[in-house]
Amino acid sequence: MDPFKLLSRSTKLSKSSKQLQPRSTPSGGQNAQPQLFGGNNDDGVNRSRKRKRGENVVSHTIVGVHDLHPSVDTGRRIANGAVCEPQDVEPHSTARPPQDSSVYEEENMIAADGPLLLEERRKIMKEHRLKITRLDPPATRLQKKGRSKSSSAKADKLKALVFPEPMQEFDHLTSRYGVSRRLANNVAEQGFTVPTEVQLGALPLLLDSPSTYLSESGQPGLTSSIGAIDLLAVAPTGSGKTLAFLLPLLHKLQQEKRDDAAVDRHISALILAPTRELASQTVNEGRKLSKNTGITITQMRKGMRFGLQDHDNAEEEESSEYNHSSLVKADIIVSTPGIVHNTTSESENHLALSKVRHLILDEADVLLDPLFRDQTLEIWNTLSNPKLRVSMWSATMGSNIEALATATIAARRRGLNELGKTRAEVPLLRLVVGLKDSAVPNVQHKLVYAATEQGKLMGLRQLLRPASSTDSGPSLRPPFLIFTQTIERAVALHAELLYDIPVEAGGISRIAVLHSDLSDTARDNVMTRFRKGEIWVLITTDLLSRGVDFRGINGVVNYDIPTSSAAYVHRIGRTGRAGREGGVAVTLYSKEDIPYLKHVANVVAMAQKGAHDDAGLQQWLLDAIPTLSKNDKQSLKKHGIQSRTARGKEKDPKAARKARISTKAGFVRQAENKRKGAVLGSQRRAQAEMNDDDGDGDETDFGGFD
Ligand SMILES: Nc1ncnc2c1ncn2[C@@H]1O[C@H](COP(=O)(O)OP(=O)(O)OP(=O)(O)O)[C@@H](O)[C@H]1O
Repeated sequence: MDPFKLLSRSTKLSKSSKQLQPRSTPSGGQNAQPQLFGGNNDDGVNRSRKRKRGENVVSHTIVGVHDLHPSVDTGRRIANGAVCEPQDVEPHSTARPPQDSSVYEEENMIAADGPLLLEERRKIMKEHRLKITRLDPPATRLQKKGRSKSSSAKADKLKALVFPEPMQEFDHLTSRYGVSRRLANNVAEQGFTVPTEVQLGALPLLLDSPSTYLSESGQPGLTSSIGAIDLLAVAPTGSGKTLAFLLPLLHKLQQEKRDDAAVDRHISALILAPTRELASQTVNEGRKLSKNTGITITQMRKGMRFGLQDHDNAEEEESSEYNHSSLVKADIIVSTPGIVHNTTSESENHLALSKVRHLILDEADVLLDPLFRDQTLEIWNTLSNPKLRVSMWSATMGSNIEALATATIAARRRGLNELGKTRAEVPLLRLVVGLKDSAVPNVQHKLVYAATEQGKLMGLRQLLRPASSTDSGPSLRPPFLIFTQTIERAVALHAELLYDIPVEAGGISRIAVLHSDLSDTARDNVMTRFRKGEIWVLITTDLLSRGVDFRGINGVVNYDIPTSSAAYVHRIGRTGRAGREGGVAVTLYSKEDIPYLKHVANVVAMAQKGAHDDAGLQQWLLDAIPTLSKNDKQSLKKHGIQSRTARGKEKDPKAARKARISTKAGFVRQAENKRKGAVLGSQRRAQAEMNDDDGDGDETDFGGFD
């Protein structure tokens, strides 16, 4: 049965209009080409020329961790044509330093073919639009070394560029990076054959490979580095960031366990995510990847607290007032900041968190945004392990967030130094895939003017069931997501659309609403049914705009415009995942939205330029849309469009009434109210007459027997 036919009430679409339907949709089941950029061969595998061992051996000697260790050599060593500074290396690096280069070869940590030349690395990274920069200010580093202050900023920028050897095949996991076969098999079992761009760049950085990073210039004192790093990664939505942080984490934890099997188990890693839906999805992915590796991963839920896993504390735990079922014990904990934050005031939890060595902030820009900032920073500061490594991931990252992250890392380092817990300088690198803060390139954008609230509803209905073959609107097949600004509006829209899907197609069971006012069980239930394909249209708020991966979503409808460009990028990024083609993003806007449309229009215009596609956004329209002041932008991000909020209702009831989601036009509602008032009035009059009659009749009516 073709659900689209049913949804369109079997409208006889002409052949030509059928041809207008996209031939492929994300849910169409085609094999995804997960790489968004770069020239691939037919088989989707990037094949850069590999050099054979021994080629150019003189200028491209591989330098291992031990070669660069400050305790071994306090001078500079030449590696791959670039010079490394001793402080670039963390003395406590968890990478297993082999005793000599022959051990590398014995353990097969380096593939038979040698490392790529700087030129080759640069070419691959350019092709895949990957840019890796060291964020520690290079100028300071240069000054430290007595170099000229006048060297141009551009040259400094160039020198801060880093070129790790891109991981072009997952086969390199075992052959070059010493990843266990089990872990590599778990990746293969997911059907992943080609690393995505973010994986291409981030995996070599995070796996602590024995191959050396290369700086652009090969000048002294510049980023030839190895070992521990902190990372800020910005890559498009659906580009596989979860695997890019989970895989190195699991590898590290396996290594730590292998190296120190006698040590008691403790919580080693904390992953923070803004919503419980995303946290739960990360746990799922983590479980698939960690199968048979001995690493455990779990989600922290309300009312839970951290379990101390050391024997020393076992007694303390026994006598504790807490129920053991509420203890959360695993190598990796995934949670929203609020839940962890609630526990950090207790000293036992402080102790449990003191051994955490890996902090991952998924959707870092939200976690460091005012909404979650205090909680996130407090948790970060609670993690007292001096060897803590941090990585932050998102598809969007404002410069203010980047500055905050850099400052927090610097402040922590200073704090540790003051406490005498110094650690070697750990470089902070930034990895950017594609154009920062832009929409995923494989989604088709449509901006549709609907004039009024009723117009938006009509537009949405047209998307649900195109009325005729001449419908010019964008074609959108279920399953799709509809975003509203508030919970109230999501509920109202759900009530409006509830009966729009014919019974033959499943009726009301095909449409659902998901928001944070629902119980945890109800939220889980909706998510499961949507993933299974039982729900076709899911109405939601920005709760689902971040991170959540529904692989086969054909489109996204912004029923209410998003309140920032980042929100737009993330909402529409729920479709077109892992390079899938055919995703559609429709934004309906009314007259009231026009003053707030610029941020959306800018993202769409940029995407339109790249795709040579017409999203219904002509230059004149772009020019005509007003630009918001900084304050207005902030207010919009914080409160949304006022008339759609409870606050707006109090301030301007008339505008709020206009913005109400309802099929009824204002004059119809007015006429109905008049009619209702008239009926009520006549009822009241009749009642009053009856009362009068009752009163009169007291004396005249039958008064009973004497
Ligand atoms: N190498 C790969 N090959 C094919 N598919 C992949 C690969 N890596 C990840 N995926 C798939 O891509 C999809 C998106 O991955 P993921 O959720 O990690 O994206 P993301 O970058 O975190 O997106 P968002 O920014 O929206 O959070 C998932 O379905 C995942 O299974």
